This record gives sequence, C-alpha cells and structure tokens, in this order.
Amino acid sequence: MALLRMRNAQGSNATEIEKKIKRGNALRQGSAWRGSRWLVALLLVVLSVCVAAMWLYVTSLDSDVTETLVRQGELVSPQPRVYTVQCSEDYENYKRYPGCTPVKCGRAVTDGVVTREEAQILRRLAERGLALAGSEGGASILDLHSGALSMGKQFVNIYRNVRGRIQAVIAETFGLDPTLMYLTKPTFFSRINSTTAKTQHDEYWHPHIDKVTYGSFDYTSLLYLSDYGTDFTGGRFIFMDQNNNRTVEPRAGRVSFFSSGTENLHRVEKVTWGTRYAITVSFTCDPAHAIADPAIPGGTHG
Ligand SMILES: O=C(O)CCC(=O)C(=O)O
Ligand SMILES: [Fe+2]
Repeated sequence: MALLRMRNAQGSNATEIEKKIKRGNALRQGSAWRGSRWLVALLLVVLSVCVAAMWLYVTSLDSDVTETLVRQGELVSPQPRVYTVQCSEDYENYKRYPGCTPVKCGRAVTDGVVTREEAQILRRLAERGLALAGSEGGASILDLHSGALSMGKQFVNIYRNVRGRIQAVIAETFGLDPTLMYLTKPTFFSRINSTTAKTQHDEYWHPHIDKVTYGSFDYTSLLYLSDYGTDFTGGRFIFMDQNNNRTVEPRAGRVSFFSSGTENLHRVEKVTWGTRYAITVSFTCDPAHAIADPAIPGGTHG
C-alpha cells in the first residue's frame, strides 16, 4: 500500500516535471519566435532604408536643383516675375533689329496671361492631335502648322489670341516693339511621359541653347498645359547657370519666357511619372524667318 502511494507520488511528480518541461519549451519557443519577429522587423527596416537611399540617389542623379524660381503652387499674377541676366554675345553674330534684338536679357514667369480654362482647352486639343501622331519613345511633338489642320478652327482661334498676349508680355518685359517680333519655327505642342527613349528625338532632357539649336529664335516662350506634381513628376524646367541651377515648376496656364541665347542655357528634367503637356511658342526679330499663324485652309476668319 505504502509502495503504491509512493509510486503514485512519484507518478504525479513525473507529470509535474513533464508539465514544467513542456511549459519551459513553450516559453522558449515563444521567445524564440518573438526574437525572430524582431529580427524580421529589423531586416525590413534596414531594407526600406536601403531602398529609400537608393531611390534618393537615383533621383538625385537628375535633380541637381539648387534654387526654385517659381513653384507649381504659387500664382504669379498680374505682374510677371522677372529675372534679368546679362546678354550673351550670341546676338552679335546676327543682324541687329533695333526694337527687337535682345539688349535686355533674362527670364520671366507669369500666370496672369493665359487662364487655366484656356490651358485646359488647349490641352484637350493637344491630347487629340497627339493621339494621331505620337512617338513611342516618351517625347512627342506636334508642329502647330501641320497640326493645326487636324485640330480645327477652335484651336486656330485660341492659339492666335494666346500667342498675341504672350507676344505683348514679352515685349513689355524686355522693352520691345511687339510689331517687330515675329512668330518663328518650330512652334509646337509637346507631350512627354516616362517611357524609355527610342530614338535621339525622344531625348528631350539634354542641356541646350535655343538660339544655337533653332537658329532663328530670339525669344522663347513656353505655355504649360499641365501641373507639376499632380499630372506628372520630374519634368521641371531648369536654367543651368554657372554656379546654380534654377528651376521653374510647370503649372497649367503658366507662361515662362526668356531671351534665347547662351545666357539661358537650359534643360528639362526627365519625367518620372505621368504626362506633361506644353506649347513652345518662339519669336524672331528677323522678318526673313517669320511664319504666319496657323490657319485653316480656305481662309476661315474669326
Ligand atoms: O518644355 C519645356 O519646358 C522646354 C522645352 C524646350 O526647351 C524647347 O522646346 O526648346
Ligand atoms: Fe529649349
């Protein structure tokens, strides 16, 4: 009997010990799992930091931006914001046209010349026109003279009106006689997205000087039809000065204009997301390089 009690006692001791061992194992397993959870979390944090650092590095390759002249969210109106720079010697290699050839050089931005509604109408027309004639490599242009035919009378009328106002603000800013400024080639709609460039024509991001690239330009203007940050990212306009890069953030209805010589070396930052629409409207002082406003064949007026 005593032996039986002793065995029972030993048996219950054994189950107690077994239970303790199991509890110990469970606790160890739990803390091991908790330990590895922390490790996984730590790894995730490290991985995210690495990805973020890499992303910052990759984007910084194309954004050596040091100063923003005008932000997308600002409204520069009614007066343009003007930055004067010294004229380059480029204009000395060309015949001078007093009252037009740049004497005062610089760059300016205004949101008070073209309304956002007008920009929206022009953008819809650009979307339609470019849908017919787009490149597959991220950058497409639609020359306004050939393009005007497919875009119809509404476009021709708005365009003529808008370009007159742009011409007037350029003349006022640089002290010119607007009647001595002429529209010149090329004058075009551009559409840029982040698709990889297929040909050299798609490589819109290279630094350039409009007077060198296009010859006849004396004043360049850009009318933006979409918003930086909402419609697209990247795609800021960058003036590349000797010790500084100065950017303009596109905004629908914003007009940016500048004298076209070496004093305004510039580039467009690569578009990283979305689609960017703009119109380049260019002026010359040389009547030999003048082109007429786009027109509907048959001479529709109004
Ligand atoms: O679209 C822009 O902001 C600039 C385009 C440009 O540089 C050009 O057409 O020469
Ligand atoms: Fe340009």
